[in-house]
Amino acid sequence: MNIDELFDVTIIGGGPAGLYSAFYSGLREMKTKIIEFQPQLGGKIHVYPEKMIWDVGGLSPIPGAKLIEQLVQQGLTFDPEVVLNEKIVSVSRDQDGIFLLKTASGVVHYSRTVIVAVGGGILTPQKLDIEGAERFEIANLNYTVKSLQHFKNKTVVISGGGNSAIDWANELESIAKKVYLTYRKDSLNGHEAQITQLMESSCDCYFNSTITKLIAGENHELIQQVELTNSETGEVTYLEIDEVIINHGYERDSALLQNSELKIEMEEDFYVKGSANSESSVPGLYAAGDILKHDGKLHLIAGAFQDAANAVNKAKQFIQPDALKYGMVSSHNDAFKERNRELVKELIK
Ligand SMILES: Cc1cc2nc3c(=O)[nH]c(=O)nc-3n(C[C@H](O)[C@H](O)[C@H](O)COP(=O)(O)OP(=O)(O)OC[C@H]3O[C@@H](n4cnc5c(N)ncnc54)[C@H](O)[C@@H]3O)c2cc1C
Repeated sequence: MNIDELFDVTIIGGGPAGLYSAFYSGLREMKTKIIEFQPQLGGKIHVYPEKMIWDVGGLSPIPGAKLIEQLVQQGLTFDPEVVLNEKIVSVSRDQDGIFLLKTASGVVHYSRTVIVAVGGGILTPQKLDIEGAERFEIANLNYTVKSLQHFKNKTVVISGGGNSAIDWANELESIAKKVYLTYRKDSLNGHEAQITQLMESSCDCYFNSTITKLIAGENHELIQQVELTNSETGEVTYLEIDEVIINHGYERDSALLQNSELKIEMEEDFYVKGSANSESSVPGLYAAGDILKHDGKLHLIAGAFQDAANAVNKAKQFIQPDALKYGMVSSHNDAFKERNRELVKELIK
């Protein structure tokens, strides 16, 4: 290992927890790297870019995509190294205590400390179990709603009965020409108020029903009809549609912690069992965000920020035991002197 390759803090995952960790780690003057599996930073918020987020302290309601933009801007304030499209598959330690983070492509990253900010693991939507369905994914078979505008004045069928499916149905109901919802069970599985809203809307719901066939139009490129089969009655229904949205949940790849040589204590076989200060059972390895579990854990973006600052402060003291326990508040932190000058100039222009 070349010394240039050694980082003080390496953060696995570039969601809200990872990005705020990167910001705070820069604030505490540590050489920082973020490694993210996806081709972009932002984490799970990419699942709901157009949903309004109300519960991040100090922010007026903000769409997911805008929050990602701001989180990324803040996360990159101190120019951390960012590695995208790389999945960390194991974490180990050499004889000098340096962490070795191995990627799926065989590259090894070296770090004095690690912050695990992998959220719910790598999320992949559960695909529709119909042969050949994947060929419509570039056309009108959707696994997420990236843009509500895309569905404007269209006839849409949504398959799924959980909170996200119900939520999308409610949101699209006023935008689309017609919304159908089909669910394999006999009742929906979401928040009561959302179910009531849906049942009182113009959306037609088919219960005990699944999509059994996708029928293409003449050009063979777009799905034109879906066949629904009722598992109770055997009745078959055909719906003429423009777009299909599948929301059957996510598969989560959480192999990282299980595969690692280090004995990281876990909870429910998935979460890092941590302290309220974001420490794990492995000294020098911390966790932040949805992956962390302790009694006071708050599973919100706001909670991820606190975990991140705690993890960074602990990492700082791990590397430099005589360092201050906490970073100085930003309003009179020297790290921002230069930038503040620029900002003040802008303000009084
Ligand atoms: C539909 C929906 C709506 C929500 N609304 C709100 C809301 O209004 N307010 C709120 O506070 N919270 C909300 N949440 C929850 C919020 O999104 C999460 O709490 C937050 O994203 C957690 O951040 P995180 O950084 O811990 O994890 P994530 O955002 O999940 O980010 C983890 C990142 O780690 C990456 N990763 C995972 N494994 C690896 C690996 N092995 N190698 C490299 N990278 C890896 C992933 O690709 C991902 O980008 C909502 C969630 C959903 C699904």
